[in-house]
Amino acid sequence: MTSIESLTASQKAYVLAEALPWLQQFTGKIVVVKYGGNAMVDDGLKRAFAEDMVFLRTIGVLPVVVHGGGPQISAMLKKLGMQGEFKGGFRVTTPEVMDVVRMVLFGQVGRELVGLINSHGPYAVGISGEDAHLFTATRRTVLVDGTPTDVGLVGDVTTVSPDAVLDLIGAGRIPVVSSIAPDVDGIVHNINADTAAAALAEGIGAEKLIVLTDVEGLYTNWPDRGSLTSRIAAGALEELLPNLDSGMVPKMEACLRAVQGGVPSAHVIDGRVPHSVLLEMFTGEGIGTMVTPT
Ligand SMILES: Nc1ncnc2c1ncn2[C@@H]1O[C@H](COP(=O)(O)OP(=O)(O)O)[C@@H](O)[C@H]1O
Ligand SMILES: CC(=O)N[C@@H](CCC(=O)OP(=O)(O)O)C(=O)O
Repeated sequence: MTSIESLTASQKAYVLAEALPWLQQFTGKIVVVKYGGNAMVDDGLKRAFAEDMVFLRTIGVLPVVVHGGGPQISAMLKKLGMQGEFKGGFRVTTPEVMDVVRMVLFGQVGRELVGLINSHGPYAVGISGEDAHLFTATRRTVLVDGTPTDVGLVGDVTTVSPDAVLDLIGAGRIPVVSSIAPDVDGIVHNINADTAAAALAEGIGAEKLIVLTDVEGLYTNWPDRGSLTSRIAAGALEELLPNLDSGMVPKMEACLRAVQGGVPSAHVIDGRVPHSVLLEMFTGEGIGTMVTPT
């Protein structure tokens, strides 16, 4: 890996100067970042991600983090001797599994990220979709071989009341959101974190949605390595969605929902690259795949 020491002074100056138009564009704007994949397991990448969130906040961009935690939930279920099963990319969520999902997402994964960010100052506050009516969910089915299938307490976010998140942003904090949400009767549902991030980006009027994952971006003809795409419009993505493999479906659905809901751009980027969020936001070419409304 190239180290900062190996760059010449003029290369460093170029990198800093290149950021100017993007700094102007994003200062004062909300950016929703879905944290997941390798960036969530590797210690160096975790620290780099936390630094990036503090970097954004320090320069006046307003980051809101929505975190995943699927592998951590699966590990805890295994430890407890409980069965973990996915259908169509979504976890089959019994009431007993829901208890574990809530405990791991809010009590473990969210706490860890809050701690990492707060090693830089009193920025991060954890919040779940249950707090102050942030999210209201509706139970959903998922498509399994084309058939709508019940997967238990799995929801879609149907209402977003972003006031609590806006209060935290206004107080100079970085909200860290766990993807669980009550339905209208108060029954808590498990929400895919990509879906929750898109709903929040749309509901809060974000300037950007950035989704971190473990792959370079969207391959239009997976696994053909030549089919990595740097930019795709909503219409073309809508046509491609039925042909995508299950891992990418919630991510690309999330990007589509965000741009169709008024977010100017949504990005799937490689969380294995240190400081990938900064590369996406402050370099001319960006990284990963950008989804645009048209
Ligand atoms: N068309 C595609 N483009 C990119 N990756 C794809 C595609 N189809 C399937 N994948 C797979 O989906 C994975 C990302 O989904 P997943 O592992 O669920 O992500 P995460 O853990 O970040 O939520 C990639 O690592 C890749 O192996
Ligand atoms: C309904 C559903 O599947 N929910 C997810 C929530 C966590 C998540 O989305 O985490 P990743 O982003 O790490 O996959 C789950 O239970 O695993």
